[in-house]
Amino acid sequence: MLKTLVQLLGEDAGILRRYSWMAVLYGALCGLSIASVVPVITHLLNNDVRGATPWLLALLAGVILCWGLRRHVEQAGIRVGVAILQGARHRLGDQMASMPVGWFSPQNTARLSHVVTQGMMSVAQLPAHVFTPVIAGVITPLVLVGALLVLHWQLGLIALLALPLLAAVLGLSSMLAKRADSAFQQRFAEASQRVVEFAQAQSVLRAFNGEGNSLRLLEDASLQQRRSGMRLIWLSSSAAVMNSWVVQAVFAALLICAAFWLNSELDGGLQNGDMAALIAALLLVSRFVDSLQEVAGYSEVVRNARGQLDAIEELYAVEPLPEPDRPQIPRDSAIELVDVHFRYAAQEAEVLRGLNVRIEAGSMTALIGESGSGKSTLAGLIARSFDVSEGAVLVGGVDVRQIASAQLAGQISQIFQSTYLFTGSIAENIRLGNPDASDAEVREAAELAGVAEIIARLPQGLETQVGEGGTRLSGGERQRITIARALLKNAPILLVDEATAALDTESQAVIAETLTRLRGQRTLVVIAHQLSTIAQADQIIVLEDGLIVECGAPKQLQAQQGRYAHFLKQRQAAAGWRINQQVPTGARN
Ligand SMILES: Nc1ncnc2c1ncn2[C@@H]1O[C@H](COP(=O)(O)OP(=O)(O)OP(=O)(O)O)[C@@H](O)[C@H]1O
Repeated sequence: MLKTLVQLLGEDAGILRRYSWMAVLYGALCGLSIASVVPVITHLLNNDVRGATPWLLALLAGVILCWGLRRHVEQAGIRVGVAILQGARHRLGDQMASMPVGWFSPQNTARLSHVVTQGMMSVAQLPAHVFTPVIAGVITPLVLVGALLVLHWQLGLIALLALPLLAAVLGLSSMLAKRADSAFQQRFAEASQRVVEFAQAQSVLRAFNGEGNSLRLLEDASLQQRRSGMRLIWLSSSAAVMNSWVVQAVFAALLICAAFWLNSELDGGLQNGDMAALIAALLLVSRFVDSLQEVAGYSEVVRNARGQLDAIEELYAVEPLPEPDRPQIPRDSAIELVDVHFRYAAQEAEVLRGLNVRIEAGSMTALIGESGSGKSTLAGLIARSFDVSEGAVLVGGVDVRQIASAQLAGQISQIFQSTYLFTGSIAENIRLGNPDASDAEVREAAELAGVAEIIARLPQGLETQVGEGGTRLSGGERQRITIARALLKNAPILLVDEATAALDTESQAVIAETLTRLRGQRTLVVIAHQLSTIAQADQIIVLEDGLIVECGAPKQLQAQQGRYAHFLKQRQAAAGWRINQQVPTGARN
């Protein structure tokens, strides 16, 4: 827990250390103040007011000090929370910038967004509202155990043994409740996803009168969530009861021991001093049990906080891809895969299983294959979004792991199906491709990507604000801006995830024009869905279940009458389309 907080606080970690020591000191001072009641009672019951006076003064000073220190501890806790909110997002941003691009799948991004919103807020509230009473609730009883040991060693011993017992029971109940909680969180996320899907699909569902099936999925997910919620309630309440019971059991054990003590004293004739010691011991026991009860009461909150901190810890555990000690410079823009194997996680099956292929510099390669065959994964490995599990990916004859990440990023431009624009103007978004580009170069890239038509309609032209995520533009318009961005970058390798037929046809036309224009000038690797694109390629790679099942020029593959020829027939039949193997005029310029 502390390690994650220290990571979150970075150079501000000193505030947390100071706060922790103050909280420990506060707990100890509370314990000492309570313990000083013992001599006060003992002296007063023996009619020794003079002897009691210094202890009374000490008690008073202790109470005042505790009160003052508590305020400082609270303020320090709030300072830690503020430091977390001010700096941790920035530090998480640094961590994100170092994480492999391949890590940012939709699921991981959703988890990340939960951490930086809800998680961070809960964690920031911990020091002031949870840690102070918990730290004091642990330290105060330790001091009281010491006092009890001095007063009556048997009582002290029982109190001492109660501490590890209570820790074990708290740990066990927290583990049980944590399991139920993670099951509930998972069901909750699933049910939320179903609801969002249901809302998003309303137009389709109504058009096709298909609400029944979707509603059933929604109801199933809600039922699962309800069941896991019931289990969570049952286990959490049982855990709370178990914690409370064990504290009460400790109290009972201490009382029984005190009763035996009283009995033995009665047998020998009860003295005033014994009576005073017994009353003082009972007072210590009651304060000891109160503190334990307070810690037990916070166990649920601490467990929830642990969950949030675990999620943050997971983010910090993601290792950046290693940078080479002696970076090498790629010779050209050729790409080669040498016996490439890849799996997303150690326990998962391989999604690429021994790929060998060479993509010549300046050539155009189309990747085709069924959904899930591994096309995007292959493209991601070329850009080193993640590292291969076995084998090597070479760019310009150099293993991508031996190329400095900035150098490799400079070699590769990418056009994705999903587009993202940053808040700012159209020009600023295009300029991201090359921050040093002149206005004329930005305008030229905009022209080439078909952005000129968009800006002609907008009164502020290139300076028009796109809105957060580009929400003021249509999907096709956003895509063209990202194409302009990629063109402005002017990298020797261009990876393109071509739009499927269902997506914006105008953007597809711009991508097709871009490919035609760049053909022969850049190394083009296209996850191709359009027959016209595939026909332009110098080389086609057919992927099936993580294997290259065919590779060669379009004509050569067509003649083989294999997978590609079959794929062509299917697509032509579906589209009523005849493929023209002639390269379009102007394609090679
Ligand atoms: N982040 C990920 N974590 C785990 N498995 C993944 C991840 N991304 C993809 N996969 C799996 O890897 C396999 C190959 O996926 P990939 O996206 O490369 O295929 P694809 O051919 O590009 O599919 P599509 O055409 O649908 O985009 C699939 O089985 C997919 O489920």
